[in-house]
Amino acid sequence: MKGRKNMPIDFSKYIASYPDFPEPGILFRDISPMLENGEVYRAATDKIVDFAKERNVQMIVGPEARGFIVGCPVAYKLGVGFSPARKKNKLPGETIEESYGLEYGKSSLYLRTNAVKPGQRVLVTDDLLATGGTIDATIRLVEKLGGIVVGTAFLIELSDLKGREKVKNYDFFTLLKY
Ligand SMILES: O=P(O)(O)OC[C@H]1O[C@H](OP(=O)(O)OP(=O)(O)O)[C@H](O)[C@@H]1O
Ligand SMILES: Nc1ncnc2[nH]cnc12
Repeated sequence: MKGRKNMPIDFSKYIASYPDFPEPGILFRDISPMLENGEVYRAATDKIVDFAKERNVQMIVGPEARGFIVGCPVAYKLGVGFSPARKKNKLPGETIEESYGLEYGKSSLYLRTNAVKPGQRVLVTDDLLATGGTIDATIRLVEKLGGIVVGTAFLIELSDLKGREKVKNYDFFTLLKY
């Protein structure tokens, strides 16, 4: 996808970096500047749409909160559903749970038991891959329901944290690598 004047977009210019946020020792990579620029947000989304089209994606699942920002516009463009994997006490009705460790902290994710049908081809999206705990939990939720994870897609991969190990058995897309 080309930007204004047909120049390729340098997506890295739209990621802000904040040392020691939310706690000392973490270099926080913030996608907000990318989201705040309509042309860049759309171009980034279109890259994931292309990845998804090649894999005949039928459903998208993304973890709270930033996985929604990445997955929903892709679902809209493809005309497929999106189901949110949410944190504790957010989803009513019958749900399944998976817990996971984070670069900072520990948490659980929940998915509606009707979110994914057995055999459905699912794309899992998030803004950023760090240790891989979040995406691993999301994949486990989808697979528990019988979904087939045909791809994982991110805007950012933090390679030092080795999250790729957790998704090595799945097709992978990332827009940027740090
Ligand atoms: O690969 P991991 O080590 O699991 O880390 C990546 C996850 O951490 C962040 O979410 P966070 O849990 O901070 O929640 P938020 O999106 O609600 O801010 C980020 O948006 C990813 O979901
Ligand atoms: N370094 C980081 N920057 C932004 N989001 C994150 N989620 C986990 N680690 C992160």
